[in-house]
Amino acid sequence: MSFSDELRAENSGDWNAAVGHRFVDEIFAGAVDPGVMRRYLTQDYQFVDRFVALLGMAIATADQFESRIRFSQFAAMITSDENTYFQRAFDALGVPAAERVHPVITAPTAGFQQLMQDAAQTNDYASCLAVLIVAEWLYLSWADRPGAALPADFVHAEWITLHNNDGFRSFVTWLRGELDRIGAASDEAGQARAGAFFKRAVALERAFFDHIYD
Ligand SMILES: Cc1ncc(CN)c(N)n1
Repeated sequence: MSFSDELRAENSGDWNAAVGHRFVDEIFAGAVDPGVMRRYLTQDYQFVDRFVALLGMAIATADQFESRIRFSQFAAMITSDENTYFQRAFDALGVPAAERVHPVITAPTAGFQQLMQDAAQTNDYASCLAVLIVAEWLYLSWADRPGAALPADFVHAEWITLHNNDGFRSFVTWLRGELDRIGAASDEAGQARAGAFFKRAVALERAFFDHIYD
């Protein structure tokens, strides 16, 4: 079993709970309550801010130029297509400027911010990768429903297509290969450290979906 598959299997409880979450069924049905969607997107925008900072750390700590190029291209997508999606969705949901920029930060969002800062501060490529891969692989896993119809409202539909398009799929495939390559070259302590970051990230993904319904 590859290192990435092993880590996913070790965390299958939280992983499967997140991928099969009520939010996922509701977004495919176009039936997420607007208040829930608004809470989700305002918190997620704070997640994305720190996520881009962690991408910067992955660019800095990667062991080869080819990897830096991949991450840079992905950062360009997040800061263009994904960022404008957030702005258009906030407009559609009537989210005022203050809530877009400085919402009250919830516990799972704060947990993610801390996790991403901790991973960045290790200066360790495998640890940065472990957090990034959970965020993108887990999202591809819930969004990839071959043949499923898209909901009519762009707020729902585009959040799905941002996470199941061919470019995203190929980035996740590359990320998994990257973690497998770096994991194979790491000693036991290095693998355990990356594994601990992976575990924290999967638990937070589940908590993040859960808490928007509180
Ligand atoms: C909490 C969370 N996890 C993952 C993703 C996917 N980029 C996201 N937008 N938000």
